Amino acid sequence: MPDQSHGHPDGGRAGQTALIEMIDVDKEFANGTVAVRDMSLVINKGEFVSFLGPSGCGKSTALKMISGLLSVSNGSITVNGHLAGQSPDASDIGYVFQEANLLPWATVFENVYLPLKLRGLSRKEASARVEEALAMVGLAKFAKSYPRQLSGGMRMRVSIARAMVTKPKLLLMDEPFAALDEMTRAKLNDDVLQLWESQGLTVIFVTHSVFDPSICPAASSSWPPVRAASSTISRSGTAIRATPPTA
Ligand SMILES: Nc1ncnc2c1ncn2[C@@H]1O[C@H](COP(=O)(O)OP(=O)(O)OP(=O)(O)O)[C@@H](O)[C@H]1O
Repeated sequence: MPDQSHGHPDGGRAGQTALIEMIDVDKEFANGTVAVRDMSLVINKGEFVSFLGPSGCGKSTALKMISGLLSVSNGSITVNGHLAGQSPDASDIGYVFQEANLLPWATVFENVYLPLKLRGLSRKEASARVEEALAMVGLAKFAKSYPRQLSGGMRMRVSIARAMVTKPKLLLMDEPFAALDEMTRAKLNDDVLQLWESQGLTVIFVTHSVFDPSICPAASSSWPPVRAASSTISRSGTAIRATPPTA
């Protein structure tokens, strides 16, 4: 993910609180591949930002650096005032990958409970939150099912519930619906928007979708959502943003 506006993090609008600040970030892998160069971007609390662009332009690498899964080679990323990956509360970030990555031998309930189990909560303590997360994605009745009994779209919903069960402030989604059919994808896109609107989340959504930034101002009904005209354009990747519905 390339060359954003040089030296000046794009998007920091007056009166809004920054959640993520990326300043002059580069990522060079050990084999010499430069995946991200000079990326500067501010994402405010409550925004929905999409990273768009062709395969290989560095979208996933940018997302992984924000989450702390990858280190930066140069520059800095802060999330909620902490260097990326160094937040005292790992629950702040939920991550949804392209594959649902569910444990096949565990029920839907157990899969969603897992992040809370890892944080030391008993089943009993966690059960209301697991049920709430499942209700959020419309799977309240499937707690006892196993992943193999669900459709691909339902499995993705489980993985969204698993990401939401820790009540994150930031939801990172890396081409989560790319493998699904068009109708399921459209429905899940709508559901993600609803989650964003109802939960006060900040979302970064990585997608292959080809999008012409010149239509940003008129694209309010498109996916990914664009409610504000502001966009950040780079050599081969683009970040577009939507402000919260209340803004
Ligand atoms: N661990 C790694 N080691 C070396 N090169 C890597 C590594 N991970 C990614 N790359 C390279 O960095 C570049 C950016 O990859 P990245 O996965 O971020 O792109 P992307 O835009 O997310 O692509 P896609 O849409 O196909 O997922 C690519 O050239 C990729 O081959």
